Amino acid sequence: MPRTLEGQITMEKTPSYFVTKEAPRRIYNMSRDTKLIVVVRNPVTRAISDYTQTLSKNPAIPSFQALAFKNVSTGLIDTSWSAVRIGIYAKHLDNWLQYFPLSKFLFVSGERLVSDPAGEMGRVQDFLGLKRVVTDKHFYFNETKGFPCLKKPEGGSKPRCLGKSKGRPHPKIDVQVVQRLREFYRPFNMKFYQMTGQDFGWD
Ligand SMILES: Nc1ncnc2c1ncn2[C@@H]1O[C@H](COP(=O)(O)OS(=O)(=O)O)[C@@H](OP(=O)(O)O)[C@H]1O
Repeated sequence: MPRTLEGQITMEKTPSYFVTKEAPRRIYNMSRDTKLIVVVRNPVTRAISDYTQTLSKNPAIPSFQALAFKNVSTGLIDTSWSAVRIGIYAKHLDNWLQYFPLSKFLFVSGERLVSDPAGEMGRVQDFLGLKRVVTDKHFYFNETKGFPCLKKPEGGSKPRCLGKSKGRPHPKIDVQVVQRLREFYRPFNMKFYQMTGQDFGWD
């Protein structure tokens, strides 16, 4: 990682850190002043999104339902499947709180990042102690993509949306499967709201 000079901040993005057991200790030992930003979305949608990504790389994988359940008839969820396990946010946060206080974290709502990107980016900039440079003026809603995009990225002149692998259509999942997963996550979500002091409104 390059040396951070006066007036600079160094940022690093690795989604898997949040769910990696050794990550908090290692980061703490590197710099206990590190600020941590975690983007979270409804864990049920997250699991389906995760599955969609794997499916796009390997179309031969079993169905979502076959992977999500240990036993379909009893409704027993397979928590060893990473797409399910990653969404148990309270459990992962608990591991981080052994090293970092809550004040070092910013939890960004993945849903609001889509419905109000400038609002969520405002929170990010405040958390990092930056001037609010990124505002409403930088985003527009792209009807084709179905997501917000940048009007004019830094150093470029053309509008820019995220790539094809972001915002893909999800396969249709049986409503009962979705319902069972919602029930599964509910207590963990409640715990996560309690721990963060933020209600993300998932249900
Ligand atoms: N502006 C904009 N454009 C496109 N997509 C957007 C945007 N904002 C948030 N999202 C959501 O980001 C989801 C993909 O991000 P990931 O978390 O999978 O990214 S990463 O691979 O972990 O870096 C992706 O999930 P899927 O919809 O399941 O593809 C999007 O819902």
